[in-house]
Amino acid sequence: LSRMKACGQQTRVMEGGELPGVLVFALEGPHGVCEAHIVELQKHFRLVTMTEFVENKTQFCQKIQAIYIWGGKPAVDWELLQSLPSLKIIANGGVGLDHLDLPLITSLGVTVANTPQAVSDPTADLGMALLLAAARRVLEGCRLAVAPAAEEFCVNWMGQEVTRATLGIVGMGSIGYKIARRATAFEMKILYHNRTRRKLEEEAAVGATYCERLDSLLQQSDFVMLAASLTPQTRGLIGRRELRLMKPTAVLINVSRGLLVDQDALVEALQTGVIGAAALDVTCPEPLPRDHPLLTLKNVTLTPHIGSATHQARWQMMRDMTDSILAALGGRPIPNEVLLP
Ligand SMILES: O=CC(=O)O
Repeated sequence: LSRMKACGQQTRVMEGGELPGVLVFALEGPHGVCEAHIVELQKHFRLVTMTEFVENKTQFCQKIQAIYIWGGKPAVDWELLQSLPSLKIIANGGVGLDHLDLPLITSLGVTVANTPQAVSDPTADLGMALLLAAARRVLEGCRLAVAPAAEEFCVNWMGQEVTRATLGIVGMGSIGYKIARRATAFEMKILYHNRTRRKLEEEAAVGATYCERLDSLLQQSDFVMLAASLTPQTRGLIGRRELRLMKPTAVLINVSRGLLVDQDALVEALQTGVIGAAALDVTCPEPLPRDHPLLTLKNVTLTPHIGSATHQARWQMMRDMTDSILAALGGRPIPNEVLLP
């Protein structure tokens, strides 16, 4: 925002007199947004929370020009879209867009923007954290350390070595590629599967080998990292058959979306030793019901969808969303506009 003020963009947007109305889900959502963000946003917009909107639809619906959404909730559905005739842009906090009906939204002349740069580093960091935690059984070790049960400290309590192991990355977009860069520091052998092969120089920079066949990646990898977006093609990508192709010691890590995996098949594979362990930042649903088997299995490491949950990333996400909205309402090119393929 200071950048924008420096180039006078704020003034341009505010010139029209009344501030544009922006419908804000995020401020009420579970992910929360800090006070400083609200203050910054209010310099540019009349913020209307979802609760205010629902209570005073007639007052606001003609005026709302932009929507902030966060965590994919609540749904931007037909009912909401058709109640907002002045809507110009939907700014989505995060990179995944599986919760938005892009063809419908764009057919209404509404632009969608997301925040890919802000989330890719922290999500890649988390992917490595989960990989390391599962490999070295950090959660179990932590439980032992705080409540030492001497008999469990036996010589057989061992994890797996990460250094020089084979990492298979499924989905080599910006997050997958950043994971590969981190993995080079562990001297890992890197395989990847992607819709399209990356440029040869990009492969060479991280020493990654392209696997055109997912099966081949699954068979060779000690760690399988899911970093692909959720699309009709990737939904259920890892099912019973794919799990059976993996090594019995393999670890499945998911930082993408729970629906990439057939979760019942995963539970069965973890219970019966078809694979060694799983480390999941995403599940289906989120959170899991309290009696779900994934919550009790020792070989499962779970985090609650926190890929972008760093102070730095959250600041950047809000800033990117604000930049996109200001650009859209000011008639300028939108920095993170999502284009239909
Ligand atoms: O889930 C997080 C994101 O889509 O960035």
